[in-house]
Amino acid sequence: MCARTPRCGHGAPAQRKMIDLSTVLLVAASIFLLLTLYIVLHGPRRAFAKIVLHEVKAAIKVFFMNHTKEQRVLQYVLDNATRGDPQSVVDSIDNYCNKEEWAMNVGDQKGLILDNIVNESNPCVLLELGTYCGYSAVRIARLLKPGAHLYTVEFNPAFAAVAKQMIEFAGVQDKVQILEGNTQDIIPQLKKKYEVDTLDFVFIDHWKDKYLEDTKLLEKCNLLRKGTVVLADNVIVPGAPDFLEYVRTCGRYDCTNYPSFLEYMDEKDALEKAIFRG
Ligand SMILES: C[S@@+](CC[C@H](N)C(=O)[O-])C[C@H]1O[C@@H](n2cnc3c(N)ncnc32)[C@H](O)[C@@H]1O
Ligand SMILES: [Mg+2]
Repeated sequence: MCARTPRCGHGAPAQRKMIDLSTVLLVAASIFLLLTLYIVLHGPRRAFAKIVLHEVKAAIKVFFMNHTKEQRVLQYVLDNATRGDPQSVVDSIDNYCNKEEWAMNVGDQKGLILDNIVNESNPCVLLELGTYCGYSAVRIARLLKPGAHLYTVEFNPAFAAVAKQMIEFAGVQDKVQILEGNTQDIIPQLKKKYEVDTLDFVFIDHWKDKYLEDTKLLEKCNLLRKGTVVLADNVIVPGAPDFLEYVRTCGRYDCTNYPSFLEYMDEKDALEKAIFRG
């Protein structure tokens, strides 16, 4: 009698069968996807396929572990970095993403180029489009002179929450302000709501199809001045060809390309620096 009663843990056999079936289907679909991606990995869209592969792996982990990749990155930092030491936060994120899970931070190699350009331009008022976990925000903030301020825009509330904790743990919360929302809504508010006059430095690193639109919006809102440094990440992978063509040909910018590698991968990528002529 006991063998069939729910109290003994053998109840709802139909439901159990359904769960088993959905798990089997999920695992089968994941294996199919992984195999397809493995084949694509040898084709010309290699870098893109690799990123998708990492995201599929991360999604499977969420299913089984109940934590997102971004939460796992944050936890690694909390366990391994030193509170109040932004360099240790940057190093820990790079360690995790090099060894455990790929993530779309600008990363250690392009990060060095970003550092040099921030140092050269000695900015006071900075804007970042695309915060994600706060890696580049912490990276930039650790270089800023006293009184300088970085606004960073993120429309995904879960990412913004992780970034907030990351920035506070790094101890740079006085220098960095996360503006939660869509860049299309936030950029036009910068002058009135956040009392920005003009920007000295803009790091563009959100969705690539928005680079051009948002650059034009920054121009339209008179947020760029003669000498403003606009630095765009991932101009090769995933790529932002319309943005590149615009800044290189419209006559309003002096451009320099900085070849490097895609974050945590052996794939070519680059940063583009476009200095506004005024
Ligand atoms: C590549 S990640 C940013 C990485 C970050 N800059 C770093 O290097 O650590 C791009 C981020 O931009 C955000 N994003 C994309 N389009 C956006 C938009 N229109 N407005 C606000 N955030 C956006 C995404 O949610 C994502 O977190
Ligand atoms: Mg990027």
